[in-house]
Amino acid sequence: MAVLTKPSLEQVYLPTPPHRPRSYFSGIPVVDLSVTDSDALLVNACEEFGFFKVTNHGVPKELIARLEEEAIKFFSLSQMEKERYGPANPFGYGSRTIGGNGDVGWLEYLLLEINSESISHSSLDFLKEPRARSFCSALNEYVESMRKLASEVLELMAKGLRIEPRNIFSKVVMDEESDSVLRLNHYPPCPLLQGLNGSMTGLGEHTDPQLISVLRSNNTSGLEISLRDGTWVSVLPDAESFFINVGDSLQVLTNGRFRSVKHRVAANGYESRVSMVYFGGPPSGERLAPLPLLLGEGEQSMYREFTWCEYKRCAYKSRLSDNRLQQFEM
Ligand SMILES: C=C1C[C@]23C[C@@]1(O)CC[C@H]2[C@@]12CC[C@H](O)[C@@](C)(C(=O)O1)[C@H]2[C@@H]3C(=O)O
Ligand SMILES: O=C(O)CCC(=O)C(=O)O
Ligand SMILES: [Fe+2]
Repeated sequence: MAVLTKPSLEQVYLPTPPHRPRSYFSGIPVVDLSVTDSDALLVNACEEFGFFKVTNHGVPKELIARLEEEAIKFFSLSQMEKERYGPANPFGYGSRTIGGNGDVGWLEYLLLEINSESISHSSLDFLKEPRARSFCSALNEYVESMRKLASEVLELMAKGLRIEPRNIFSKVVMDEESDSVLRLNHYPPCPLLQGLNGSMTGLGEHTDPQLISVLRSNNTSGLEISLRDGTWVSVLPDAESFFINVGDSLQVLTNGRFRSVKHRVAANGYESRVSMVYFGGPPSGERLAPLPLLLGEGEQSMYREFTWCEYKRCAYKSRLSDNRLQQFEM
């Protein structure tokens, strides 16, 4: 298993809860996609938490395992070799820094751009090399199944909200021009945490910018979400399921009815965490504003209209924990 070389403690030693959660939150909603009336449960989950787990998702186990194996193979290359494919700007290989505005964490990652249904090779030069053939095919198949899963879930959300057309949200991420991203994260075990009661931030608190994020991780803990009252709770990992969260764009489309959930990852002293996240985003020129269909009688729009491109320009100037929607509030 890959371990980061030369840890720089001054940079990443941040006050967060202990690395081994004392307990896991038992209230995470579980949506079984094989059950026909899961839409109401899903809407409740988006309103209350902005976060839920899906089971019976139909994504083949073998495909998930193949991509995870390829990601681990990449992260196991020497640090010097990996650095040839970075720093992430925003795409490529990143290690210990997130974005360009001073955020740091105990992780390394690959941030890959998705171009009309497949991974853009220009987001990571490694993918142009003959040795990356099996990595590319796993990535493309995985992205295809994530698009389908995200679209299915977004259609269930529209059904649960009783709005038509059913593809009102899903068409945004299924668009050929949609600006979606795949992120492969590796949080190496941190030897400096072993036996101590301290902890480190793997990935600091943030909300995701897009409409929907579909996350799969191995069985190592670390993910935490913030509840309505601001309490942070740990999510029990489940490698067989997907965790889905509402992003800022969907919070806007639903006029704040769905919650873009704050989340973060705590580094583990003992085991590697590997996560793979698909972020379903809108096309660059897409106009984002609360859907009139969802505004009740006399209800005011909470956000002014803006384009995804405008949001992104501001987002890339922001820190991870910033509230990126504030500037669009009315
Ligand atoms: C600090 C940053 C990293 C981020 C871009 C940003 O300027 C603010 C949003 C960050 C985030 C969070 C969710 C995803 O992991 C991500 C890929 C995204 O779309 O927005 C990251 C961005 C990143 O790592 O570049
Ligand atoms: O690794 C995880 O579990 C969460 C990752 C995440 O929130 C992100 O990449 O935006
Ligand atoms: Fe996230």
